[in-house]
Amino acid sequence: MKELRDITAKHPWNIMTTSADEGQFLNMLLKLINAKNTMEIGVYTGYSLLATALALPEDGKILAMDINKENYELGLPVIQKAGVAHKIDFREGPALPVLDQMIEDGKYHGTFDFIFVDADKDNYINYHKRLIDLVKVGGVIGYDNTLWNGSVVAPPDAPMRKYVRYYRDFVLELNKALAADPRIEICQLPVGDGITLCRRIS
Ligand SMILES: C[S@@+](CC[C@H](N)C(=O)[O-])C[C@H]1O[C@@H](n2cnc3c(N)ncnc32)[C@H](O)[C@@H]1O
Repeated sequence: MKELRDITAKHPWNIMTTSADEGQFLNMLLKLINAKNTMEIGVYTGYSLLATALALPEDGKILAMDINKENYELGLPVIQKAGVAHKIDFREGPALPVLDQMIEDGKYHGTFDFIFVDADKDNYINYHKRLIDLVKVGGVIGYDNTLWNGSVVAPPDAPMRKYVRYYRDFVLELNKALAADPRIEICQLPVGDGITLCRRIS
């Protein structure tokens, strides 16, 4: 995992990557819940993907989606060297149409043990509407960046970078929707930029 971090650190968009403590956290969580069938939305160079792949059993699976394959290919040699590439089914393109297809298909309902969402924050609500059908009862969805640089607790007129301000309302909307959703129980952790774990209960 350190080798992939070092490669990512040199990439011009390196602030997008999941933090090292989040990687360790994901790896531990997946082992604790005995996850086997998983999904990741938002791969970038594959740091959280590697953390996940290392935690799964030999026949474990990750459906991994990202609109950019080049960044995934930057980290892929490290994933191959770790001997876990066979667990990954990478799909290039926007995730929503893939999710819609899976829901229409019917056979994927309630099949995922764990789903990690770390992509376009303005679509998290749209992901949740679909993922709640795809995760199994007792399974977990993890939404990354739910503290959004701490902006979710800052007063609206506090100084913020433009992109932080832009996505802040979407993250606030998501946090409210998750807290009010009776189909899940949630736990928001101050790991990295905040992860909200949602365990499907019905
Ligand atoms: C924060 S980065 C992911 C970081 C990654 N989880 C890691 O551990 O390094 C967000 C990623 O989401 C991808 N993304 C943005 N919009 C997307 C979409 N509609 N569908 C799938 N991936 C998307 C971006 O290309 C980017 O690689």
